[in-house]
Amino acid sequence: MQATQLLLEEPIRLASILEPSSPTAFSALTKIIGTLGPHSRDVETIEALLMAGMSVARFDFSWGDDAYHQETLENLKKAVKNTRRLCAVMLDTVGPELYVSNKNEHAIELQEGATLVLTGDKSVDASAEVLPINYEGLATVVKKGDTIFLGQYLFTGSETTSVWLEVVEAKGKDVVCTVKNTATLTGSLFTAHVSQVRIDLPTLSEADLNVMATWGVRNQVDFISLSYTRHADDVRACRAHLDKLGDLRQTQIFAKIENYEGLAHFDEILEEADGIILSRGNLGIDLPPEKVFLFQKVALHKCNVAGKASIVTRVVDSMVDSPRPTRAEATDVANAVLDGTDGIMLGAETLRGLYPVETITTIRKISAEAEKVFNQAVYFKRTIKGVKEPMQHLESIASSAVRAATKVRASVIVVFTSSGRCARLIAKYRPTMPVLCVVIPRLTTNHLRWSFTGAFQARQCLAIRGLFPMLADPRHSSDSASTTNESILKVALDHGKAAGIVKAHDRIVVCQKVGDSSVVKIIELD
Ligand SMILES: Nc1ncnc2c1ncn2[C@@H]1O[C@H](COP(=O)(O)OP(=O)(O)O)[C@@H](O)[C@H]1O
Ligand SMILES: C=C(OP(=O)(O)O)C(=O)O
Ligand SMILES: [K+]
Ligand SMILES: [Mg+2]
Repeated sequence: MQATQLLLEEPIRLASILEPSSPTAFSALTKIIGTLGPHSRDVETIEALLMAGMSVARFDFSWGDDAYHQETLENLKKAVKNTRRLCAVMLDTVGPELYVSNKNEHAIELQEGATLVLTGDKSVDASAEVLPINYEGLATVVKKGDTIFLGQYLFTGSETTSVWLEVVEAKGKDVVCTVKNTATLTGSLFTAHVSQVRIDLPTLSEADLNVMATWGVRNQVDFISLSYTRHADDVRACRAHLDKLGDLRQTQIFAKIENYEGLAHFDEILEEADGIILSRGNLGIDLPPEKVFLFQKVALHKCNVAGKASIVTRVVDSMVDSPRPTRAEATDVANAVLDGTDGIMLGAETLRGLYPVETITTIRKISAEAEKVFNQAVYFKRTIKGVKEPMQHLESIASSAVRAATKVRASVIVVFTSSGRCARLIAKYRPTMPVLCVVIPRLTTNHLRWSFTGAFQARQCLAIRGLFPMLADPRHSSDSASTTNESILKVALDHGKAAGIVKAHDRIVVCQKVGDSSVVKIIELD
């Protein structure tokens, strides 16, 4: 990795720090992914989340059943309709997750120094002496001295409801541990994490395969968040499954890197996946704390070079019960943006936190400020340098569009696309202005019926920094005749005007095909 500073080099006037930022919907290019749950599932709250800037909703199947998530999704659809803000849907799998269920939901008090048994016998009731875990094989994979972390589902780290255990011995189906800190476990579900130990469970469980085939197909999910991706084969297996599920062959896979094993195979995983989720909650337990920042910087750099989406998780844990983040958290969000992330994902903060809407607003405002001082010139040079020559024609066109837009100070870039490929290539160069992606539907057939592509491709732009999609009328379907292009461009610009990002006399850079050639043109509005 080159030692380049992605913060503007020119002196930033300290007084400018106090200037207020403009509050448009496009005020942040960085995308915000919110997990929906008990505190964020009624129509009104979801509307507020969308207005605040959430563009992808995540449904975590580690918790809740089909009907519960369906009800939330129906509310999301109503909110999208009412607010006219687009939102993509992400299905998050359970994967080889270890958990303890506490059916009676009574609080479990654990004392430092006490002995606690984790048992593979699921019929046992949870108590301060023994906890049933969903993995019979645990005793065969751990050894004396290993660390196990146990906490509330989506633990935030600022709670006193999680515990560290040290393995003393494994006996039959039991793992005998010493409690390392006094804690009270509350709730019905505790997630367990065994540091740097391979869990011999499939990355896609039977339940996951089933949820994709039912809930996933029914709702045409845009993204799979593939929990605990450990090998490129995990992504390939997920792809093969989706390819069999009709329209879900268009669904993108974001591999979630949440343990040491996934980190060790990062390069191969990145090659197969459409995007990467840096699952810092779990990875932050697997890695020593002093290494977490380094993983973030290296992984984001690799995603940027590959032109693939990246998402950073677990940024403002303290906002679960506080309306303001800590200064460390606020700085962390800005640094993720300066490190080049596409999006920020919220978990407990939106799912069960007291301030879901304030959380999204806070992330949007911090991201927008960081984007203002993001050193795009250095980033652009570094990115161009990283591409082997001869460059693919389309990438050359896309990077030229970004350069032209910077040089003429364009207010937006408009890109015509069907597959989304050209839009993603433009985003790769991280333009400082919004990119309006005009997604042109294309007619396809699976030999049984004809249908239009476009809806998936448009919504998938909602996870990529800087991209703002709109779906063109299918009557214009993939005909790049100049009259059609002109009328679509007019619709796009009207959309930009209505959103307040395009004004009279603005310069606009347009990337489209004219006849058989891709062209970049600069237009000046009257
Ligand atoms: N319907 C269209 N009309 C005009 N230009 C288009 C259209 N679809 C794609 N383009 C342009 O074609 C080039 C290839 O874009 P890409 O996103 O890869 O499209 P495709 O969907 O064909 O893969 C880009 O310059 C893009 O702007
Ligand atoms: C997002 C994370 O995990 P989960 O999907 O369990 O919330 C994480 O570990 O950062
Ligand atoms: K999950
Ligand atoms: Mg999880």
